[in-house]
Amino acid sequence: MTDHADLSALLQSRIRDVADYPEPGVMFKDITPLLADPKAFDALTEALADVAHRAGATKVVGLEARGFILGAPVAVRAGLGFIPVRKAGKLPGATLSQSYDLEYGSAEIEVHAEDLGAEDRVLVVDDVLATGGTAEASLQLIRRAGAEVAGLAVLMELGFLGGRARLEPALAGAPLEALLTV
Ligand SMILES: O=P(O)(O)OC[C@H]1O[C@H](OP(=O)(O)OP(=O)(O)O)[C@H](O)[C@@H]1O
Ligand SMILES: Nc1ncnc2[nH]cnc12
Repeated sequence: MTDHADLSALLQSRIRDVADYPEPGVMFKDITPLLADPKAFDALTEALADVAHRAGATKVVGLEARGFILGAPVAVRAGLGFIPVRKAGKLPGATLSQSYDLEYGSAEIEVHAEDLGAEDRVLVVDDVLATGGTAEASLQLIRRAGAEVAGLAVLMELGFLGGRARLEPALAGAPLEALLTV
């Protein structure tokens, strides 16, 4: 078990800042060095699986694409099912869709309607919370599918973009846990 300060320092040290990517003015938080470090990746998934347990989640939703990389091992580690929320047009079955804006551009996400129901308490996992548009759309999808939101867990929150405040109504009291805030 890694203590909180050690975990924060380890994770922070493995995130690379890339200026002006994917467009001028954006400081991109690149998690690929963290993924390449087995100790850091293991500590991250352990911390997020703890969040899933504390939230009483029954399923983990991961948000394409980086939320898949984190959410899938978290689900396995927590002993929970994993549900992919994908960009529009990628899921073959009957879907629910939701459009949203993000820090750069706009997008639409979908979930298989049959994957979530009234018996589910869902933890959403992603790498970065920026404006909150992606997470907000995912919480709307979960509610529209009839499931309960257990919480949202992210590796990193970009506090200056105000995502936490934007998400308050959609979270409706469910916890938002960010392992790092910048
Ligand atoms: O809080 P927001 O402003 O919505 O931004 C956060 C989202 O943006 C990034 O995903 P992106 O859509 O770039 O897709 P990717 O994971 O496929 O790179 C990131 O992984 C989050 O999902
Ligand atoms: N600045 C950023 N870095 C990494 N992922 C992001 N998603 C939205 N904004 C981002």
